[in-house]
Amino acid sequence: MSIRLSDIAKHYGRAGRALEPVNLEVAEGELVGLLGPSGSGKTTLLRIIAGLERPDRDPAGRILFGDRDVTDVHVRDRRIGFVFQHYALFRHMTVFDNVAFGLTVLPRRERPSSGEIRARVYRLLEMVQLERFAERYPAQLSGGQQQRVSLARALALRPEVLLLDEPFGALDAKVRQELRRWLRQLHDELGFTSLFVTHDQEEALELSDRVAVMSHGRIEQIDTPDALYHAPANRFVFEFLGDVNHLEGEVRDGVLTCGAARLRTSLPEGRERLLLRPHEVRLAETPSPEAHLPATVTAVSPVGAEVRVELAADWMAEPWLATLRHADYERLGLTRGQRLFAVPRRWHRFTADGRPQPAAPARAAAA
Ligand SMILES: Nc1ncnc2c1ncn2[C@@H]1O[C@H](COP(=O)(O)OP(=O)(O)OP(=O)(O)O)[C@@H](O)[C@H]1O
Repeated sequence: MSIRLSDIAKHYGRAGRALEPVNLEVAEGELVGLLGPSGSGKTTLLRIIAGLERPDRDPAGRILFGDRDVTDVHVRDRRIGFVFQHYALFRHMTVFDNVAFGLTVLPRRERPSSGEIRARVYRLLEMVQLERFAERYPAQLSGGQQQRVSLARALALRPEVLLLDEPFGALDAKVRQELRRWLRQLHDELGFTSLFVTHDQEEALELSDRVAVMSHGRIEQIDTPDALYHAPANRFVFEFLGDVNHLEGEVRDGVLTCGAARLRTSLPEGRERLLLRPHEVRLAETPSPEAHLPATVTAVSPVGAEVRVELAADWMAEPWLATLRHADYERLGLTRGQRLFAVPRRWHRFTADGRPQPAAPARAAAA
């Protein structure tokens, strides 16, 4: 079931606009993440799609599920599955009864036979590998297991649309990772359309076919994770996804100066703000002819595929982060307190109103 929103906006009384008029299309079978800082309107958008919240009447926005206009359809008739962080299970019911609940309260003519309900519930519990726990109560399960029950319960009515609001928010990192895999697997196997809210970049990028990046009630960009990272629509998206280092200064006679930092450049004269990803910063014991960016190592984290190095200097408004290969880290013998030089491999620029300008390799594109 596809989802199509046109001109969906939301005011909360005089508190201002929670959602600017939003247009969004989610294809049938797609898994889309809504990602953005706190207060950007993610939950509001999800609740409007669910039918838990009404959109503004002006503009008169519409919500379509496939060809069906559900704008004025009650939440219970939208045939949606929900998983919310705080959408607790019924504590006095067993796991089995929790998952079966939605089926047992269907009107008689729609309700499957008790044998059928049993088969369906066990099939779902098998999918989330909890069939052994069918007779337990929620309090006897871990947080991650409880969320798997929530997932099974949401899927019991075979919804064509599944909406999830920070579904794994309250769980620790390892369990979150595991549940992401569950969700992706169930999504692919059962072929429903999913929309989920998260403020966790990694979760959104890893799980989603496409991610909608939101800020101030607007969708800044909706794209594949790869496109968002490599072709951000504006400065907000660039800065929101991944770490960014800033070099801001005055360009004169082909040199950008910022305190003790100097970078040769062919940029036009005037104020410039360059943005660099951590992997675009090389570290060296001596400055290059093109770049003189002295810095001190303040922290080193060698855990993972790359080594993360934090740098400080008077000319930096905020500490820089550089990522190095382990071989380079060992060659430089990096330790905290060490003084060295940052050498940009390339950098990015945006116009005053935030549009991207072509990324440029630094003049001394040293390896
Ligand atoms: N019931 C409400 N009454 C008044 N203002 C509200 C209400 N619900 C949300 N808002 C406001 O609407 C804006 C968007 O809120 P929303 O909860 O959609 O953001 P969010 O992106 O989901 O944030 P978070 O990640 O913190 O949950 C915020 O400024 C919020 O304060």
